[in-house]
Amino acid sequence: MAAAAGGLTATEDRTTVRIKNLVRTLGGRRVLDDLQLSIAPGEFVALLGRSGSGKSTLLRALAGLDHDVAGSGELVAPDDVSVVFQDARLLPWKRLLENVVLGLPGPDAAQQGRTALAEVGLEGRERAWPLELSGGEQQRVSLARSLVREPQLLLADEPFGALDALTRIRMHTLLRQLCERHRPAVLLVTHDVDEAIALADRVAVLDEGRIAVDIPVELSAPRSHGGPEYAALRDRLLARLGVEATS
Ligand SMILES: Nc1ncnc2c1ncn2[C@@H]1O[C@H](COP(=O)(O)OP(=O)(O)OP(=O)(O)O)[C@@H](O)[C@H]1O
Repeated sequence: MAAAAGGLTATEDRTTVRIKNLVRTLGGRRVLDDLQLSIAPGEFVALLGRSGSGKSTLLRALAGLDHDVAGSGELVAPDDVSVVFQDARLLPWKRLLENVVLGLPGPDAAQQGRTALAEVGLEGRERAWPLELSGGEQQRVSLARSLVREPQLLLADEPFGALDALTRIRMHTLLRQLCERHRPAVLLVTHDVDEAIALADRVAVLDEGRIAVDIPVELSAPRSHGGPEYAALRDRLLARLGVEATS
């Protein structure tokens, strides 16, 4: 693990992510204000928050992409982090397998890439070009590219936000399976309360620069929309997001 920000020394413990008292000021506003958050190895945390509440700012800091975040509090995150964005960001001039293994060291990289593509349901498509794929298939490649690196931490910034509802449900199932197999710690940013509840072990809401609520999801699988416990959790999260529940 590496201390990515702040002057405090990281102590070895069982957390993959540990953030204490993190402050990030942007445009004269404290976007992250004394933020605390921990994620255990293999734990899946979903992060909700209104537009502009600082979710992407937090992800950038965790990904090591924000070089100005240093100097406040403590931010401990692993060096091996993979990030999945809303758009798959594949290189259109490289075939799928090349996209997946780009920069991956070792003589077994190609085989690992083929296995990863098979895991996301794209066996036999190794030599296809990204532009031959649907949006959902491109996101599958993006997941394969992330997980073939066996990261300790997977950051996902609205990865399914651009997909249609049915594809999104399929991607939920796939992501859950992949995470159960590879066991990275996950921080998933989403605007979709149902997606958060469907996937996460804990759902946190970012508000006023802090984690306003952090709730374990203790519903048994499959987490159907019908049950009273589901509805209660959904209403609680929506209320914290300032949305009145309609059902
Ligand atoms: N480089 C910057 N300079 C000034 N302000 C910025 C900068 N980057 C982000 N902000 C502001 O910081 C706040 C948080 O932005 P951020 O993108 O983290 O929010 P978000 O919760 O991810 O929003 P959304 O859900 O709409 O994607 C916003 O008010 C944004 O305008």
